[in-house]
Amino acid sequence: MSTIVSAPGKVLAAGGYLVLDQQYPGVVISTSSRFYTVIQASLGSANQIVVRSPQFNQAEWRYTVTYNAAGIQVNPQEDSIGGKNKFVHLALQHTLNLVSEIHSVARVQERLFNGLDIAAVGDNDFYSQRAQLESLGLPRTTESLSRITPFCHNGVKLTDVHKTGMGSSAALITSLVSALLLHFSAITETDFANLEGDGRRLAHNAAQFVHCLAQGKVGSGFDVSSAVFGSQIYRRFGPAVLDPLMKGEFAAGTLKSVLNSSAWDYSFRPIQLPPLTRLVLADVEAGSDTPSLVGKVLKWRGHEDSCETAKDLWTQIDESNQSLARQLDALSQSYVQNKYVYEETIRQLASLPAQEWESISKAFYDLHQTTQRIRNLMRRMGDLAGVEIEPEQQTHLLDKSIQQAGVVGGGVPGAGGYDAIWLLICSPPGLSDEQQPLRQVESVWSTFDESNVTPLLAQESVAKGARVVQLDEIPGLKEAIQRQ
Ligand SMILES: Nc1ncnc2c1ncn2[C@@H]1O[C@H](COP(=O)(O)OP(=O)(O)O)[C@@H](O)[C@H]1O
Ligand SMILES: C[C@@](O)(CCOP(=O)(O)OP(=O)(O)O)CC(=O)O
Repeated sequence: MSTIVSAPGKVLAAGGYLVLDQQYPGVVISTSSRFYTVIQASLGSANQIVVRSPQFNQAEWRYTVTYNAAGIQVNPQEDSIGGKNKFVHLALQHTLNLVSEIHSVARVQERLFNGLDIAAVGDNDFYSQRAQLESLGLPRTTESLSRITPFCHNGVKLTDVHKTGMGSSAALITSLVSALLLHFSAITETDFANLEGDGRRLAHNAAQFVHCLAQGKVGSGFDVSSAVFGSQIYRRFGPAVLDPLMKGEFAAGTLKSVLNSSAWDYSFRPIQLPPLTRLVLADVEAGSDTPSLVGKVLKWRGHEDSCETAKDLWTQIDESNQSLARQLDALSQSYVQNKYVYEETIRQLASLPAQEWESISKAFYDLHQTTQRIRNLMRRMGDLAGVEIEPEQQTHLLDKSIQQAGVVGGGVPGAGGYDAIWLLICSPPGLSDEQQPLRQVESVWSTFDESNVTPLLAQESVAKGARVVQLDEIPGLKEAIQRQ
C-alpha cells in the first residue's frame, strides 16, 4: 500500500511583516508547483524508515524507531549519507507519537513491520533552474522550463541548492505529516479531502507545530496554512497554543490534546485570483535572509521613536491589503455574473497598459492601483526601517514589467528582497501564444540588464491545498522516485 500527498508552494502577495501580528491578515496564493511525499511499505527491516530525496546528491536519511515508556523514539542512524535533516526527523518523531496517542503504539508497530520507504520530491520551481537552462543552452523562458525533466536532479547536495523562496520546507512538512497521518489511518481520506474536515485541521496543526519546532520559532504560519488549505486570506494563530510543545512537554496525550485543541484561533478564507488572469513568478537572484529583514522591521516597529509612524503606516498598508482582497473577490463574482462581458474586457485589457484601463474596466484599473499603492507603502516602510524590502533594482524590474500591455500589477513577495517578483497578468483565451501578455513580459525579463531574471512555471494552484494523489496521475513522479 502506498500513500502520496502533495502540498503547494506559496506567494505572499500582500501582508508581508503585518501577517506576523494577528491583527492583520495576509493575502496568500498557493502555487501549482507542489511538493510530493510518497510513502511505500518497504521490504526492509521492521522499524526502519528510509527517507530519500532523489533530486539531490547524498540525500538519504535512515531512522530506527524504538518504543519505551516515554513513547516512540525516532533515532537517526549514524550511517545516514544525508547527515542530519531536522525537518524530516521532527516530522517523523512527532507524527508517529501523535498516531500512537490517537490509536496506540501497537498501530505504529504493526504498520512498521516491514519498515517504510519515503520519497520526497518538489516540482522544479522550488529550486532555481537558471544553471540548468544555461547548461542546456536554452533561453530563460517558460517554454524552455517546460522542457526540463519533471523533478529533475539538481546535481548538488540539498544544502547547496539555490531555493526560489516558494516555501519548500512548509510544503515538504505539510505533505510528509499529512501522508503519515493518512498512512497510519490517524485521519481518513474523506475527512482530509474536506476543507473544513477535522482531519485536515489536525494535519494543519501538526504541520504548523513541526515546522515551528524545526525552525526554532513560531512564525506567522501563512506558508503552512496555504500548503494545507490553498489560496486564502490568512490570519495567524496566537502562538501560546504551542507553548507546552515548544517547551518540550510531551507527557502522554499532550500532542493529541494540543493539536486537537479549540484554542487554535487562526482563520483562513479561501480566495482565488480573477478568472482569465495568471500569476507569473520570477526567480531573480540569490535569496535575501528573511529572518534578518524581519528582525530589523520589527525593531523599527517597536522603537519608541518610530512606533507611532509604524502604526500609521501599518494601518494604511492593511487598508490597501484588505482592498486587494475585496477587489479580487469582486472580480471573480463579476465573471460568474457575466462571463461573456468579462472575457471581452480581459481581451481588451490585454492589449493596453494598465494606466489606460480606467475607461474599459474600473474594477481592473482599481486593482492595478491597489497593487501599486501597496508597493509604495512597502517601499516607504523599507526606507524608514532601513531594510531593502523592494530594492531599487526590483523597482526597475517591476516598473518595466507593469508598464507592459495586459499586466495588472505585481510586487516583491513575502518579506521582499532581491530573490523574486510576482506579477498578475491578463491571459485571455483565443489569443495566439505570441499575442499573450506573458510573451512581452518574458521578453522584458530576458533583456533586463540589472539582474538575471528567470521565469518560473508556477501559476495559481487550482486544487485547494494539500491533496491525496495517485502515482500515475503526476507526470514524471514514478520515474523520479525510482531514481537512485
Ligand atoms: N527535497 C527535500 N528533501 C528533504 N528535506 C528537504 C527537502 N527540501 C527541503 N527540505 C528540508 O527543509 C529544510 C529547508 O528549510 P528552509 O531553509 O526553511 O527552506 P524554505 O525557505 O524553502 O522553507 C532543509 O534543510 C531540509 O531539512
Ligand atoms: C516577513 C513575513 O511576514 C513573510 C515572509 O515571507 P517569505 O515568503 O519572504 O518567507 P520565506 O519563505 O522565509 O522566504 C514573515 C512571516 O510571516 O513568517
